[in-house]
Amino acid sequence: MQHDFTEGEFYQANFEAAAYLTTYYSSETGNAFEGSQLSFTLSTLCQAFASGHITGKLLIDIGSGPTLHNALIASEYFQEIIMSDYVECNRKEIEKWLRRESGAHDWSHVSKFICDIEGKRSTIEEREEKTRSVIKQVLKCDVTQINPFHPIVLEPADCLLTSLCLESACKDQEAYQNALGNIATLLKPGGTLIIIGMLKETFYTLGKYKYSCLYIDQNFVKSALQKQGFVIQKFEAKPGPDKATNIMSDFEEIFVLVAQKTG
Ligand SMILES: C[S@@+](CC[C@H](N)C(=O)[O-])C[C@H]1O[C@@H](n2cnc3c(N)ncnc32)[C@H](O)[C@@H]1O
Repeated sequence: MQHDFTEGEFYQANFEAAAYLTTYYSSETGNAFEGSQLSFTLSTLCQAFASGHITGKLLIDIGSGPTLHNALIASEYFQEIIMSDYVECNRKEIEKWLRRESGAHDWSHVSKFICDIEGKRSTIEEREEKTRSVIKQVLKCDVTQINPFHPIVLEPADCLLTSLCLESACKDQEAYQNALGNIATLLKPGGTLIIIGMLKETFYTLGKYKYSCLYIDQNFVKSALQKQGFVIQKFEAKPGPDKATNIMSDFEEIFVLVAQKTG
């Protein structure tokens, strides 16, 4: 059953940044009811970056929520990162961590997981410090807008990364296709788009609310990207847990996709 669409205004009024982090990012494996989906995405992303092809000046993380796990990986490969989200409390939560304020989420277990995968090139402290120095801005974005950063016009990015955002922000397949087109305008020709997403999911839970997710399958995602002029270079998926035991969400698979913008 598709849940009623969770509008941006509902996110702005009700989303609890700290609770989201405690619920889904307290361990490097993610929420226990969802299987080890977080360690899958972290290790798949580490491998993708380690290939050496995804590097450059600017990476934009679209719909970061209050999270830093993807920036903790990407900071090794980009000179500048822009974090972004629709919701103010999410942006503030990121800024809290950047300023080392008390009560900021502890990402050290994720940093350790990443450093271990990379063969301990850097210590946890070095990696977190590097990430803090590479993140230059935390901006409001809305993927439903033609320029998601309106009225700011950003320089074209070498890489866009978006994790679990499009299926939350888009109410139907047409909106997903349009949002892909909107974010694609932020990317240089030849640049890399990385999407982490859920397949066949209709909701996830946070506190007393269920947030809607757009039900999409692999064929839809691939064809939406092709229509937008992307060439898919990597698509890795991992099955979710048995739905009967997952009280937090109902995804069937989680995927990490890497694509290149042509033209
Ligand atoms: C499931 S969370 C994902 C957060 C984070 N990227 C992660 O991987 O855990 C969905 C995020 O999408 C954001 N969002 C919802 N509507 C949006 C919109 N129209 N534009 C940009 N972000 C939006 C929410 O504020 C929320 O942070």
